[in-house]
Amino acid sequence: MSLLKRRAAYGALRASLAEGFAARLLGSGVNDARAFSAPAATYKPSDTVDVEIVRKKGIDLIHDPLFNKGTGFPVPERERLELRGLLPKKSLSMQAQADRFMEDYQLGKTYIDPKHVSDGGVTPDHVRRWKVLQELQDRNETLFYRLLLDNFVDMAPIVYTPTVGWACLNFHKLYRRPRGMYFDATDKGEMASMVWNWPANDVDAIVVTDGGRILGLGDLGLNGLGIPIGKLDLYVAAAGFNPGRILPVVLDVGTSNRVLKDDPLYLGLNQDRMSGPEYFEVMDELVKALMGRYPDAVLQFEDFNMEHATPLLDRYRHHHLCFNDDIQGTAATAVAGVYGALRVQGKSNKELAQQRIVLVGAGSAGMGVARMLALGMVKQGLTYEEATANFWILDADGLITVKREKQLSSTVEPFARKTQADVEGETLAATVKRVKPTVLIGLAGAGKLFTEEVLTTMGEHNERPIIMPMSNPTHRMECNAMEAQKATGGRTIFASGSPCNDVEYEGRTISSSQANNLYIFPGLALGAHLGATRVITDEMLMAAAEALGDCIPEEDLDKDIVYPRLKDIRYVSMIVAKRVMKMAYDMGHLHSFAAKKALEISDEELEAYVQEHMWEPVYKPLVNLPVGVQE
Ligand SMILES: NC(=O)C1=CN([C@@H]2O[C@H](COP(=O)(O)OP(=O)(O)OC[C@H]3O[C@@H](n4cnc5c(N)ncnc54)[C@H](OP(=O)(O)O)[C@@H]3O)[C@@H](O)[C@H]2O)C=CC1
Ligand SMILES: CC(=O)C(=O)O
Ligand SMILES: [Mg+2]
Repeated sequence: MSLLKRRAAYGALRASLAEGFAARLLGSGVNDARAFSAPAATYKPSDTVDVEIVRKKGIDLIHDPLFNKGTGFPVPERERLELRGLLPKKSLSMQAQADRFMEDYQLGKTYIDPKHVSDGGVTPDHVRRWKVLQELQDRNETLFYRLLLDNFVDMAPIVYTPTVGWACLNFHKLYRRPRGMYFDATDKGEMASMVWNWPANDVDAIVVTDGGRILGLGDLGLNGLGIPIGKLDLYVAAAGFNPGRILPVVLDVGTSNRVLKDDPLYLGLNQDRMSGPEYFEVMDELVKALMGRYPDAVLQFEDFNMEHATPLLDRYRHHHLCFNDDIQGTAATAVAGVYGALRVQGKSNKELAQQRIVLVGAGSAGMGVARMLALGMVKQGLTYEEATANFWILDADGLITVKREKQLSSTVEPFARKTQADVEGETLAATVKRVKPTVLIGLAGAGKLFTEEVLTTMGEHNERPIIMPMSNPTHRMECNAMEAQKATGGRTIFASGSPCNDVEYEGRTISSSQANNLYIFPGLALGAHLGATRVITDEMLMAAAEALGDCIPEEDLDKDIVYPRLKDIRYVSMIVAKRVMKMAYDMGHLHSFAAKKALEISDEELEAYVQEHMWEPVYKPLVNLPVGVQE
């Protein structure tokens, strides 16, 4: 036996004896009293295996290229080396890892669907940029965030929608280095201990998904983790959260996605998606584990399917500082956009109450938006019932009325049409013709629902139609900017979920805005975190929406722009955070003493307080040197 192997064997023996001793001291019951008095194990060279001695554990081990095995760590090593939760559960053989790598090496595959490229979706160049940015993030987060912040307009579509949608679809093929935490249904009973494998002692923001409905791409199971990662990139860049204090999380409860389940490289559980009481038990355990270790963190729920999104929000919102971005962040975003569009038309917020709104997609996002717009109308003087009468909501079965045979959810029910209910199931084109809406919103994730006929009708009945195809990513949007402008003679006030370029139409440039919750969730979470608000109320969301609308400069309104410029995202997030804190204060929810003090001094003081707490991507001294030497 070589000297090296002998040393390794001896090291392993010593380690296992030490472990046994530690276990006895801790009273774990692993070793009983006899083990104490038993003679030490005899050293038998023939029994030894070729063990590498590694002193690192957890994330330090994963980040050490000499010892890291990525998805190749076997289960016992994961247990002993504190890796649980830091990697997807499935162990891959070295051969499988090599095959995955060779596919990239030899073929340089981009896994792009050419159909989507032609419609302004993800291109090979997006993919190249995504990979380059990913590598930088793994090497140097400060520089990564410096660049993301300084080039937000250019890079947000790479780390976020639409490219993040592509990254999620292909997460299992692209998987290189873990980021965030991985829990699954088989971890039941162990989540509270697993969460301690996360290296940070303090976490300010957690984004969790179960991959149930990722953008408009459906159930992507464990692959959905790409979304919490992308959202938290924006927490840092857009709102100045500290990148060392954020935590992306996926809870894998299986998937209904057959393509993924059949793919040998898929890293998630190969079982059908869980539902019912069993699902809530697992989710409860995860939430308790996360909030148990990080009780002050803001918890954002992201991209849950319709069956779970609202029930989960209702279940936790009164106990933890949490919100559902798709329901609440999107709602505040849409309200701000409609207010912005009214201002473009020279109207005040008051006129919200006069709008006729057709909304396609009666899911989490759609119903969150409808409810918040209705609450906005209530603020302008209507009763809630009067407000709901201004909406026509459609799902895959057409217009929803009280005559719908299927049981309606509690979020949809108040919006089911009561008058003219004989048109139950009416098509979008027919509803738009009949109702002559002033505002058309799409949140169905089903692609081109705003056909030429629908758009032309919007143009016929409105001097300035407000058209918001808010679904993501690009190829799931209800229409693009050019289609809307062409069909309406360039008169549309346009805002889409994923970015659309401005349109050149009949010799003039027509602006496109982006109606995406990225304008709300970073600032909302920042305000809630800095103010230690403990809850996020409807009033705080409405304050966020109004703050967002107020950030649009007058000269941009003149150019039909209905959201602030993305280059100003840090300023926007600061203003949103400030207004959220002020509303929390008014409602008795501002529990941070320092924030309260700043707020009571002046608006400027509160602004300064928020700004001071926003992390800046600059190199900070890591050793104490005399002043001037660092430079
Ligand atoms: N811009 C933004 O900031 C945001 C955009 N979104 C986008 O909104 C979309 C929906 O998200 P979410 O509400 O969470 O999803 P859900 O799955 O909860 O809801 C989808 C809804 O769309 C309906 N729908 C599906 N196909 C059609 C169709 N062909 N015609 C009419 N309605 C249809 C569904 O009806 P049925 O139940 O009958 O199938 C359901 O009511 C996604 O694309 C997502 O990316 C979400 C959040 C934020
Ligand atoms: C933007 C977003 O949250 C979504 O499309 O789901
Ligand atoms: Mg979402």
